[in-house]
Amino acid sequence: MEKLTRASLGTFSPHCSSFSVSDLRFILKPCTVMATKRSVSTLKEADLKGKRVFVRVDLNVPLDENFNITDDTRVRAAVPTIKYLIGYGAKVILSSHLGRPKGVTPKYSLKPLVPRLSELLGVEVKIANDCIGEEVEKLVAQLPEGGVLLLENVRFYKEEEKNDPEFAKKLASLADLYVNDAFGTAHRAHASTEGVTKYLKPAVAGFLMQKELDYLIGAVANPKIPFAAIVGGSKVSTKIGVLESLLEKVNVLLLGGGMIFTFYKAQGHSVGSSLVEEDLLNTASQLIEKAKAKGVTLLLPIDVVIADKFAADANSKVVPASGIPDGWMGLDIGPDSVKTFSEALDKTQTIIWNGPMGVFEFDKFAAGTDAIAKKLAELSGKGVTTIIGGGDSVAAVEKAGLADKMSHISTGGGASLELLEGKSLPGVLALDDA
Ligand SMILES: Nc1ncnc2c1ncn2[C@@H]1O[C@H](COP(=O)(O)OP(=O)(O)O)[C@@H](O)[C@H]1O
Ligand SMILES: O=C(OP(=O)(O)O)[C@H](O)COP(=O)(O)O
Repeated sequence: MEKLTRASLGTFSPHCSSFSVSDLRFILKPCTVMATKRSVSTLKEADLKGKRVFVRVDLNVPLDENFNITDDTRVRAAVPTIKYLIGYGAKVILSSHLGRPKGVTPKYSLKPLVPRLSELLGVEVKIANDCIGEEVEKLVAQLPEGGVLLLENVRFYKEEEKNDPEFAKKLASLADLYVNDAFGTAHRAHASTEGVTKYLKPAVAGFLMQKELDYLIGAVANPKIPFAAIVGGSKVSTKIGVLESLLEKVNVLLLGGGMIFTFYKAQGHSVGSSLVEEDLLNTASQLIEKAKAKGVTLLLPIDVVIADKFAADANSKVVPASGIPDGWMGLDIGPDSVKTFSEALDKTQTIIWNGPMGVFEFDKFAAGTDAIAKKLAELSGKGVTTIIGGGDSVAAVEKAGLADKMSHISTGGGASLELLEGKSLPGVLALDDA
């Protein structure tokens, strides 16, 4: 088989070099960012031939009632590292969770993943009925060079989420080398993401993990400026950390989604029955003040699409943001806001987006989110770095068919949010320094 090189995988940021795990600790302290760029500790070809490699991937994908994968993004994202390992003759042991099972639960089995993984990898992937124990050890012993074995859902053991050392040791005993490519689960200190690294060395990042860190830390810490963030989603409460953190870095902050009504109310506007977090009115005012003090241009939508009920078939109309009548709720940003936001984005070089602009799940209230997705796709084509920070914004971009137009789409919702908040990820900190 043709050997794959790191360069041929084509996964790296155009304007920032890769970061080592040791860099990460510094990068999270903003003032030392610039001085810490080095190349990341990578998989070395000489280390791989005939070696048993334990690869933690995030194959936590949505399945329908017939166990068909409805979004295979995470499976495709795991492929470059696995192909690389296959190409260098490693024996690949894949480990993942699926869902949040309590004990062994057949509907959370990883078996439905095997056909798609095999197809994407071009090899027949074997599946084990367990993730530790004698049977698994036998299957590992039978693995040929370039063979791939998928272990059963690691969360079938409660010891996984407890980060139990004995369980971690059992996982570690299966292999000679540990690779973490499960960015989506890197914010969890679990046995297969953190504990295992205490017993299995070397412990290095896979290509997906590196790419996520390059964009979500590298591009955000050292962006081409002007740098804009678009933050939406349902509530202020889940985004306070990210808003606080981004206000330290961006030139422009655009707000959308359900959270804007807490900001409007804090400014004395009537918001009808829109989503408002009464206990966060002061926080919203403080964020506006902080933006002013930092010289950050904070833009709230100037018009909104309102509905007479929270439903796909609600009656709707567009009103100025300051004029939401009683009994109506804001469910999307309006066309004038899209225009203002687009004009602001036209002047930027780096954009990070987290959270939809409205209730995009209802077609009637998806226009604002779709328009922003289209704008980012257009700007990507003009060389602007566009990063979609996980969660529902990714779902919205995919629904709009624009995923391949963006510079980077994160495979981790919670993990990307924690990184953007400036938190460190246990699954990354556990890896070897470069
Ligand atoms: N105006 C709004 N009112 C109520 N919910 C909203 C509004 N705008 C967006 N949402 C909802 O916010 C949810 C996503 O919020 P959140 O989980 O914070 O975003 P993300 O997953 O991207 O981080 C979506 O389900 C969307 O329907
Ligand atoms: O889907 C995931 O996270 P996400 O929904 O925050 O992107 C990861 O697989 C982590 O799963 P968990 O939140 O059950 O630990």
